[in-house]
Amino acid sequence: MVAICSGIQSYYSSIAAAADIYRSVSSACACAPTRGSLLRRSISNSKVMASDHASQGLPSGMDPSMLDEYASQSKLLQEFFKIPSIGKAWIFNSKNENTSRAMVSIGQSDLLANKKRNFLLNSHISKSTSKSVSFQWSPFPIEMNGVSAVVPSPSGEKLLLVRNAEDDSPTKFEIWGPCQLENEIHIAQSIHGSLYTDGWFEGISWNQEETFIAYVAEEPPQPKPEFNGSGYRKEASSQKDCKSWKGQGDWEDDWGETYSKKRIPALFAANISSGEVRAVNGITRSLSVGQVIWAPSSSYSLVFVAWSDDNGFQETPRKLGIKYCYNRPCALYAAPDPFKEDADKQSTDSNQGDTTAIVKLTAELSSAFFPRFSPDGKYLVFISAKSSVDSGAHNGTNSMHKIDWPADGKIEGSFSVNDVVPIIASPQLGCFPGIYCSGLLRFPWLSDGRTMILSSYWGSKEAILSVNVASGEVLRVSPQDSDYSWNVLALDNNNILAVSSSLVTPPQIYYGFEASQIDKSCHWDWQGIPSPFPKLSDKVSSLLVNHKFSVLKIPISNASDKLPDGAKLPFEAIFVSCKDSASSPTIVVLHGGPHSVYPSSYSKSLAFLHAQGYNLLVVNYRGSLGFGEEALQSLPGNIGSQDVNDVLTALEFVIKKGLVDASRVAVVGGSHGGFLTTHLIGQAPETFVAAAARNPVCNLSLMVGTTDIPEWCFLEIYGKEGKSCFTESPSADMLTQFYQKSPISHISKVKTPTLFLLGAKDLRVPVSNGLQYARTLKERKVETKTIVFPEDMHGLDKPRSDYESFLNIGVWFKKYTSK
Ligand SMILES: CC(=O)N[C@@H](C)C(=O)N[C@@H](C)C(=O)O
Repeated sequence: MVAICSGIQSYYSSIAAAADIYRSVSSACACAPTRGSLLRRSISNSKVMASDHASQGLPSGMDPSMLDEYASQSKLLQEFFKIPSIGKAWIFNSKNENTSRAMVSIGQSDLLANKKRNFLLNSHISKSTSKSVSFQWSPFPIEMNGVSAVVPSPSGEKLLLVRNAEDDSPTKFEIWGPCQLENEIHIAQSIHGSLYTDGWFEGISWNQEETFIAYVAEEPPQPKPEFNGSGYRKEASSQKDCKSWKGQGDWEDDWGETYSKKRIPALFAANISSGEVRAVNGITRSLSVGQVIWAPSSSYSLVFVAWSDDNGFQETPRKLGIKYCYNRPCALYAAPDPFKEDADKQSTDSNQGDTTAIVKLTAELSSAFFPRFSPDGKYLVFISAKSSVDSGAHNGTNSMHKIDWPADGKIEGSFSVNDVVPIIASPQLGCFPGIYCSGLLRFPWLSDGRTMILSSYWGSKEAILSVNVASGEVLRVSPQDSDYSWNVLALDNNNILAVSSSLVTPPQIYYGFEASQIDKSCHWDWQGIPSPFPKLSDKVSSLLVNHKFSVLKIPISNASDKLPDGAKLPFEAIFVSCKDSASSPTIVVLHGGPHSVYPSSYSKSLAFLHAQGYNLLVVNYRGSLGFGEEALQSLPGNIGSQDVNDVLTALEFVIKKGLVDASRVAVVGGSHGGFLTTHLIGQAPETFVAAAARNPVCNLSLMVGTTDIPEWCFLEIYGKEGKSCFTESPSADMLTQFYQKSPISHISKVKTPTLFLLGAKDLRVPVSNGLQYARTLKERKVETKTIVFPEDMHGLDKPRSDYESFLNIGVWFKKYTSK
């Protein structure tokens, strides 16, 4: 034992010695060896310690010098993982207008089960005439164990619980009444597989009469070639026959990241009382469907979104990744309800391959999704990402449109589409920046039947908007003077149930009473609702209490005249500062996409890092959502330069204001945020003392041949031309350009200790990208630590992986930002 200890001693002493030398030298002259190189020399000895790790039973790679830090941080992080998150909510009116009932879905990470557990919490709402409201929460939540989807009926008198099977057993529908199970439907896998609950293809919708449910589920398993002792069996059998086996058959494209194990999304309807299930006919397998709703009485009672297989840049018949990708062409279609008599007659036609059964409603638009009928059925309103499809950028500024729905329900083909809210190119400062919508309520309408309430990004914040689909007027409903983010949860007639939070302040539920103003415009008085959740532990509260939080406007440094006005507007950075920020270490946090945004809403992982005593500088560089289309489109073709400079400009902004200690800055980012992180430690090697990257894009010439979105490399490197020059096999010149614009082209200058967090099942930025970069750093004796999560995909969002990722980020940054 002693020997080992002395080894440890000498190890620590060499560290300490090195550090003392460092401290003394660095202050002397600039040419002194950097802190890193001194430490590296000493730490590289750590390899010899590996055997000691094992002998001390320490996990491989565990740095003994940070053991206590690891232990204390792991304990604190558990506190943050216990804080539940608010999911969806529904409000059911009751006969007495002063009362209503609410149902809220709650999520909580379960590290032991490595899954997110979902609960339902109910509340009775009583509203007094004096515009005050009280919520009587039910004493305990009900766990939705094994429940994949919760879908109340429009009247709130029925509740559908969907139980997807994890094996070959049937999918189950439970239809609950107010106090008993009214019906249970078991659907065999030969009819269809699991219902989609991914928030994109997902669609489960009651008809108005609450007698049928239309939904999107995996198509039934497709026939595979079957063989037995005498070879190929011409007539395949559904019966299990122990003497035969199934082959693979032809390989088929899939929708990439997170969808590789899913079968094609198809449309079905179920009769609630008989339990009969029918497929909606006339939809070929080249169309993947989603987001189905019921149309007001018409021969075509189902409206849904569909994406065709040939959605490549050249409309080549090839599925590309669709997760986080709004640039996939899609349209609204209508189809007859398969239970309607005449539908049967028609379907026989369709079996002869005639697809007249379904009608494309939005042929003139390249993108249409989130369809919603106005309460009187006169309008079919929907969101479009045509800016994204037409430009090729994977996300962009949305627009809103409407179709006048024929009163007689007669559908004779595509409709003329009217604009409701256009794409905003360059917003006036502080004015409406356009719609950036990631979802709509099932019933988003105020009682005037013309005003829709939705959540959308407004700069670095999420805001609640009202959109009058008749006039196109857009108003910000959530408080204007707040940098907090606001999200609509549900509507209670014209009152709004919402949730508000900041990056490090957990969500708080609010109830907004509609109050008409003199100028007839609506505004809402917001009342905080006592949270049903347990208070933050004193320890967590004490660590978060002194924070300051503001959204900084960062002016563009020496903007080129060629830039459109919208791209010259200041971009934003969210700054969360500790009590004495100038003497605290700072973490620069970078979102991916790049056409995404890091909003000011609560993030348990960033709250954990801030609680560790770090300032946070979350940079929403140009290209982010929420700032108008011109700013967004200024990035494609300039990645690795404009975005990198925006981050350095934001950091310089807070350094010049004396808000941060420039010698203790770390940087973290995932995917394109990892692209920026590894570019920054290469292009600005003196600026960052530590870095962490989640599935980073480090080498586009490697990514283009391995990712499910190869066109992303073309679009972000070449800009709009990327759409026309995309090819499955880029030329050597193209690969060279991809390499030169990649972080790996600057790797020779990197000396920042870097932590890599990689998902082995990542189809978006396959693990080879980050591993190549990490191995090269190791080869160059730069301090690295790499954790590969074998079961994780691009998002690393399994609870244990998320936990271990941020625990290691916390310890890694503590090690290298400590004075
Ligand atoms: C469109 C897309 O997935 N781009 C990746 C390179 C990326 O950065 N993805 C984001 C959403 C991420 O954070 O993973």
